[in-house]
Amino acid sequence: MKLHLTGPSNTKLNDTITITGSKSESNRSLLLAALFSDIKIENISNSDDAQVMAKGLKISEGTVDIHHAGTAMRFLTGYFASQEGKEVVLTGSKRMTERPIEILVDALKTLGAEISYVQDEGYPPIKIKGQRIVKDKVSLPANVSSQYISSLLLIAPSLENGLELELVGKITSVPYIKMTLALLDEIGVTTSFEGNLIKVSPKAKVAPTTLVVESDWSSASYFYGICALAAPGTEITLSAYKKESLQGDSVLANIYTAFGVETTFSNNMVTLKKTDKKIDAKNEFDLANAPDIAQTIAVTCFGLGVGCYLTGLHTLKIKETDRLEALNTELSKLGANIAVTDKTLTIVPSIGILEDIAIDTYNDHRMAMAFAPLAMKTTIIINDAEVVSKSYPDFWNDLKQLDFGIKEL
Ligand SMILES: O=C(O)C1=C[C@@H](OP(=O)(O)O)[C@@H](O)[C@H](O)C1
Ligand SMILES: C=C(OP(=O)(O)O)C(=O)O
Repeated sequence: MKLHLTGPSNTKLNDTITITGSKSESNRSLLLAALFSDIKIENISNSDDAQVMAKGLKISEGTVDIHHAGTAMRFLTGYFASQEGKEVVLTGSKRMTERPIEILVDALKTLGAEISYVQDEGYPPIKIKGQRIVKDKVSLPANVSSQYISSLLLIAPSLENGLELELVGKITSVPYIKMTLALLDEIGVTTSFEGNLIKVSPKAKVAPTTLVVESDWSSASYFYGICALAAPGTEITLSAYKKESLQGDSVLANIYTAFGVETTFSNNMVTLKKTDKKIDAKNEFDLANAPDIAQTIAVTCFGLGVGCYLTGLHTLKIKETDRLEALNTELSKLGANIAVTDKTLTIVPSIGILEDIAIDTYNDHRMAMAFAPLAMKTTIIINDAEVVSKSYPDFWNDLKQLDFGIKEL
């Protein structure tokens, strides 16, 4: 599906959008609910990734296909490795077979798991024969993906002796690890995280608990992008959000003050308001703790005609696509002056955005959604626009609600 986008005729917007639950919180909660039957979940994400996770958890033998969902791949690897009597092959999309999993597999094998590679060493698909895991100490590199660590932490309370993890190297995507620990805490599991050591105590039974998933902050980023490019006075309200979020991407509220977007919280809603603040020509952010909003921020800066220097982007090359290369290619098509390394991205201020350029999305939901706000400034085409369903199936409908013109070509 190829979509042609035009911005709303009134560039001073005022509307309220309800966004689906966080996919990160949903996929953690689903796994915990599979381990502990007394857990209920509210406001679960309607994303593809949460659906494949829920489906995967119901399977006991045969092939489990998680498509593009990185969290489902990593979390289900830990889950099946520790489920005695279950035997599955865990696989996914072509891109998933290029996303590394060796660090997690090695850690699980050290703990006594039985896992083998079906094709390429270090990558899915993998064959898992569930085991009773009694060993409780393992160390693993922490600088490639936090999902490996969260996978181990999520199963930790169900293991006979709990788990002690030693994290080696500079820890990346830290808020996602803290989110996992916070959810364990919410269900009454004892945890500690000091320095590079995480300890999780075993827990046989959990008291009846309802995990209420907050709406997705990464999805909210696209409305921050729209608001930043809109006329002063624009207000967009999003629900359901809270000030004390488990999601690291809530740092958006701080970051976007640089782009003239003020955030206020009330009654489980967040309101973004565009002010007439003058925006700096150069904007610098370290996104090692919030990698999923890098695309949104890069596109916002380009749309505003200002520069940026983004660092901490070392994980972007192994996500749904090589996001640094994808941003370089697609922003260049629109006329940006951009340079990338394997962990940084620089945009130099420029004037003007080319019209009616077709943006390729590389099976990456965030490529489609990050570029859409540019319709506030130009007309733009998004190729394979259905990719948004990975995390935010209602995205295009929500843009229509904001009065964007969306035409299928
Ligand atoms: O644990 C999670 O829910 C996630 C962790 C992050 O991955 P990395 O730890 O690989 O950076 C993030 O990019 C991803 O979208 C979701
Ligand atoms: C990186 C992402 O997802 P995952 O790793 O779970 O596929 C994302 O949603 O931006």
